[in-house]
Amino acid sequence: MLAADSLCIFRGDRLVLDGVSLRLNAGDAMLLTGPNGAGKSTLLRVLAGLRKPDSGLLTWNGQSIFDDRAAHAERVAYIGHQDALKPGLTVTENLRLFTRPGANMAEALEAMDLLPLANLPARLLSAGQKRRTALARVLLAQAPLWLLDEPSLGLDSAAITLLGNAMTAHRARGGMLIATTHVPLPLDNSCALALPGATDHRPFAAYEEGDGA
Ligand SMILES: Nc1ncnc2c1ncn2[C@@H]1O[C@H](COP(=O)(O)OP(=O)(O)OP(=O)(O)O)[C@@H](O)[C@H]1O
Repeated sequence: MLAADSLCIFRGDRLVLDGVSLRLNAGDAMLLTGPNGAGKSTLLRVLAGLRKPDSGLLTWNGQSIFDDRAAHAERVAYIGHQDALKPGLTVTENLRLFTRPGANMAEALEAMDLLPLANLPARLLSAGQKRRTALARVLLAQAPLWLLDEPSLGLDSAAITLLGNAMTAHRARGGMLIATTHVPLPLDNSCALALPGATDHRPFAAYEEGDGA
């Protein structure tokens, strides 16, 4: 089980997340919502173990994920806003870089309707095709925890249906997922965590000193 308790996270000197807690068990899905800048991507990166919270606890089956980051990386499939594909490699070659034992390449390609594009270099893909490739990478990771930052970004309605099917199948196998989104996603029986967004509305000039990192 993934559990976050009272997570606080600063970006620069701003408190972006203030006491966020959540629980996720096998088969659970959570939608993370909130206005632009509310901290959804920041929270996902923390849950992925890519960034430490400034305070609070983050555990997997009761043990801090930061005790063994490598073990946590093995259990997470994360996609950010960028699809992070290597432009000179084909779709299949890109996917092979992330394939873990037990994964089925043909099934992943089919699940995201990528079979006709399998041998195309990634640089020739459209935005939605790149997103489908990034989602196929998630399937191939064989990870119990999916962390998806706006997974439907750039997808047409047929691809959103494929995404919904993939998420349903993952949960049916006991997987869990958290997805940030600004639009409805095809996800039954999910819970929602709405981040309120900043209360700090300093004028832009106030950020110019010491707030760049
Ligand atoms: N490198 C950084 N240094 C300082 N502040 C940052 C940095 N990166 C992001 N922030 C701030 O952190 C806050 C949260 O950003 P984040 O990307 O997590 O929001 P979000 O909810 O995912 O937004 P969106 O809906 O636009 O994707 C924002 O106010 C942003 O300005």
